[in-house]
This record gives sequence, C-alpha cells and structure tokens, in this order.
Amino acid sequence: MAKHPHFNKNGPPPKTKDIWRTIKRIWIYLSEKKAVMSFVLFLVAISVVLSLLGPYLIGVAVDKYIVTRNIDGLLLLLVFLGSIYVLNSIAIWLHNSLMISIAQNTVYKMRRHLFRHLHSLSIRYFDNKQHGELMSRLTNDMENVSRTLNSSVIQIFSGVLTLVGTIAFMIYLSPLLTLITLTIIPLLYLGMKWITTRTQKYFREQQKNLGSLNGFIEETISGQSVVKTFSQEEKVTRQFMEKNEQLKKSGYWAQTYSGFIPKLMNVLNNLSFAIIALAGGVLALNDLVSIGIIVTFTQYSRQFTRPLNDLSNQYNTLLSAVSGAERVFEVMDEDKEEEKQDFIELEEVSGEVEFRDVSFSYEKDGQTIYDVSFKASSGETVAFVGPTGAGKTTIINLLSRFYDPDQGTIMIDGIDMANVSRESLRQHMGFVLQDPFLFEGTIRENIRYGKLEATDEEVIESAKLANAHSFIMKLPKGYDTVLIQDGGGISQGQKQLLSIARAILARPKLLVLDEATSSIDTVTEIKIQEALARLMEGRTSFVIAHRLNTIQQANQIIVLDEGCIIEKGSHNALLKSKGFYYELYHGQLKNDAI
Ligand SMILES: Nc1ncnc2c1ncn2[C@@H]1O[C@H](COP(=O)(O)OP(=O)(O)OP(=O)(O)O)[C@@H](O)[C@H]1O
Repeated sequence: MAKHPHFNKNGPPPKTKDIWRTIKRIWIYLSEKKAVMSFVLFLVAISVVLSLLGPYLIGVAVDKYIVTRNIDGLLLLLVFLGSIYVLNSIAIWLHNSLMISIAQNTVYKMRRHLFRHLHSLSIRYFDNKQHGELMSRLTNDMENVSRTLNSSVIQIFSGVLTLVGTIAFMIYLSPLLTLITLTIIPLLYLGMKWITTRTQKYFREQQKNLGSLNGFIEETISGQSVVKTFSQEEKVTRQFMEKNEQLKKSGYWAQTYSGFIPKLMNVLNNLSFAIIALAGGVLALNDLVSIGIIVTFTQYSRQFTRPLNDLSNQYNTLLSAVSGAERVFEVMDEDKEEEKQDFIELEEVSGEVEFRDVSFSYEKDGQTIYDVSFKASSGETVAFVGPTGAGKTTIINLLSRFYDPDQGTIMIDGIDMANVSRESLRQHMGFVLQDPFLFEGTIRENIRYGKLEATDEEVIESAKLANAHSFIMKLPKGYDTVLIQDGGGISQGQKQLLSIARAILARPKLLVLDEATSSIDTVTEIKIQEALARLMEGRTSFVIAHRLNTIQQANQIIVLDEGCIIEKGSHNALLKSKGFYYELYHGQLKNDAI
C-alpha cells in the first residue's frame, strides 16, 4: 500500500552531551535580558544579606537590650528588624516576579526557534524520528526547562550566597562555635547521599515508566479501531495495568525516599540546636561567647541546613532541565533542508516532467530505485503500478523534492529541479492522498488551506467542482462546521472530496494522486472519480495506482518492480505485449487487489 510522504520510527543515536555547553546556551537566551537579570541577582543578594541580618540583630537585641533591660532601645531595634523583614519580603516578591517573566520570555523564544527550525528540516529527518518523541521535545522538555528557570536560578544563587554568608557571619561572631556547629556537615552529607542515590534511581525509573505509559496510552487511543476490531480490549487493559503497576511502584519508592529528606533535616536541625546549646553554654560559662551569640547561632544553624537541602534538590531539577534543554538544542542543531545558493524560483510552468536516469536510495547501502527514465508531456496522466515496495511513492517523493536523487536529473519544463527552490516547486504541486489530513478548524478553513487568499465564493466553487458542496450543505453548520483533528466526524470519502476541493482551489500545474483503496461506497467512489477527472483536466498528473481499472485512460502506465521500470506504455499497448502488466491485470480481475 502506498503511504503519505513519509514516516518510519528508527532514530539516529543521540549526540554526545555536554552539560556546560547546554547551560551556556540557556544562559545566552537568559542574558538577552541582561539588565533585568543582573537586577534580579542584585535583589537576591540584597534579600540574602537582609535575611542574614535578622538573626544577627536578634543576638544584638539579647546582649544589648534584653540583658540590660533597655526597653526603648529594644523597641527601636524591633522596629528596625520589622522593616528589614518587610524589605526582604518586597525584594523576594520582586525578584521572583521578574525571574518568572525572564523565564517565560526565554522559554517562549526557545519554543519559537524550535518550532521554526523543525519546519525547516527535511522529510528525511522526520522519517527517522518517532513523532511522539519529537512532540515531547516541544512540550515536556520545554516545560521542564521553564519550571526550572522559574525557580532554580534564584534558589541556586541564593542558596550559595546564604551558605557562604551564614558561615562568614558565624566565623565573624565565634570561630570556635562555628567549628563545633559545622560538625553536623559530614552527617548531613552522608545522610543526603544515602537518600539521593535512592531517590535519583527511583525518579529516573518513574520518568521512564511514565514515558512508557504515555506512549502506550497514545498508541491505544490512536489505534482504537484496531483494538476494537480485533477485540483486544482485555489484552491492552492488562498491558496497561502492568505499566501502571510499575509506575505506581517507582512513584511510591521515589516519594518515600524523598520524604526522608525533611525528616533528616529536622533531626539534624535539632541536633545542631542541641550542640549549639551545649557547646555555647559551656563557652558562655567561660565568657567566650555571649547569650546573644548563642541565640544568633541557633538561628543560623537553621539557615545553613536549608540552602544545603535546597541545593541538593535543585541539583536534580537542574540536571533534568539540562537534559530537556539538550534534547531541544539537539533538534535546533540539525541542519536545515539544504538549498543551493543561487537557486531559481520556478515561476510559470507548463507541466512537462522528465526523469532522466534517476537512481536513489534511502540508506547509504542498497538502492531503492535504479535508472528510472520517463517523460510526461504537459497535461498528461502518468500512472505508476507495481507490487508493494516497488518504488512508486519514492518516485513521487523525488518529484516533490522531499528527497533528492543520488544520480540522474529530474526536470520540469527542461529546468533541472536541483537548481529550483523547493518552496517554489511545491507551489506548483497539488496532492490528493489516500488518507488526506484535515486540520482542526472549519470546513471552509480546511479547503482554503489550498489558497489562503481565496474568497468564500472561490471556496464554494471548488467544493462544487469537487462534488463536496452537497454533503457540506447537509451538515448543520455547512461550511462553518468545525472538524476535529484529522477530519474526525466525517467519512473517509468525504475527507477525500474535501482534499480534492482543496487541490482544485490551489490550481497546481502538477498533481499527485494517491488513490484511495478501500472503505468507500460506490456512490462516493463515483463522485470522487468525477471530481478527480475535473481536477486532472489540463494538469500533468501522477497517479499511484492500486486498482488497474481506474487508470486505463492514463496516457502512460509505468510498471515498476524492485525499483526498476520494467514496462511502460498505454493500457492497450501493455495488454498487447502480454508482460507483467498483463499478468497483474488479469490477476487483479480475479482478486480485485494487487
Ligand atoms: N523513509 C524510508 N526510509 C527507508 N526506506 C524506505 C523509506 N520509505 C520507503 N522505503 C523503502 O523503499 C522501498 C520502496 O518503497 P515505496 O514506498 O516507494 O514503495 P511503493 O511502491 O510506494 O509501495 P506501496 O505500494 O506499498 O506503498 C521499500 O522497500 C521501502 O521499504
């Protein structure tokens, strides 16, 4: 069976990854807003300093005003402390809002670049990629980057500053007590290491299981009719349950282990509290520290475990965002579909097409078509027939320049297609495919896709010529009926008629028809044949034929087998020569299918 141009599922291996290179590339996007970004970092620094000042001032309050019972001084300091907290809240609110706007702007630009770039890639690229996987780069991976940029940049910067600042303040107040307080760091490190090795493992598993479950759901929903026709509901439900079970298990362990983190923090906070109280008490009794310093230390001990916790959490988030960004940049680094520097824009064409000794292969080794030569005069109909895999679709892919030949030339009106821009070539081409793709939108919009500037009258005129007008008018909203994606809601034959209307509106000089083979009733079939005959009038048409009775009027029938032209001529001439076509024709009369 012939297919749309063109999909298959094996992708090339991913390129070598470089975390720093990726971070640098994200930074290039972020630094487009350099001034705002610097202001955000400045605000973060201010907010860190303000939150370090709080505990320090509480210590001062104890030593200078509470111990000495100086109520006026204490009140004044409390007002000052209150102002610091208010100021800090304003700085936090401001840098968070600014960062969200920078992050959204960055992701918006990345998404735009990715989408544009994706549409400049060759069909060969899409042929080698799984579509769901490509889509997830534009959605999941971008979302991952977005979420991380929203919060992680600030948290990492503020975490490092808080950590350094807290320890600096502590050393300034009492190097000895600092040293004693920091003894919990090895415990913290060991505890976190034990937890994170497990959480990482289970989070990774959870992501993998989630991807597999999503893929499975996507497949069973798009293949619903196959599942139903083969009564496989039970089987797919069992498969689903297995995957769901795996996801539940990994999710359970990932959450359980990561739930240990706050508990560990709590234990260590209490431990450091006890260490400070004990060691601080001993030092205070020996007049080595004041009570105020002990109070300040108890606060700081909380402040330095928090950023350590944040940083270890952010590390995972950052890594997953970097891998998301890597996958996005990988697509952006793909070479665009090449176009010659001095290409020709194909203006008016009469529609004469010639293939001269064309050979081509999809893969490096092996040959898909060999030495194909034929000529179609303007307005002629050429039909390709042959067994499955003979190379019919490949010839059309070459004519449309979805691929370029390895050898030989393809000419339109005597101009070598290799020198012509793809866009200008495709403007002269129309396609009516077996399973035409309709977009989500009204019928009118779908027909107008053939010529965006067409008036409503032109759209209706084309629909009439395509025998589509009468069924459209029977729909409750006529031309304004909204089709859900891919024409869900209308029949296969009606989809065909709409795609013919679309092609009629575009008025291309060259036509490609990939015949519908099945699931169309006889009345619709006649309507389609009539519409196609109108569409083909005066145009050079290339028909990928599946039923030989529809191509008997073709000016030329080209018979292909294993990539070679084995016969060509008119229907009658080919029957007379009693070759492969003759066999096919008579075989098909018996079986009515190739
Ligand atoms: N994108 C691709 N990458 C690699 N090989 C491909 C690709 N598309 C087609 N082929 C191979 O090229 C050969 C010719 O395929 P082509 O689709 O042109 O055949 P066809 O005559 O149109 O067959 P059918 O009638 O089944 O559609 C087949 O062996 C096919 O497997």
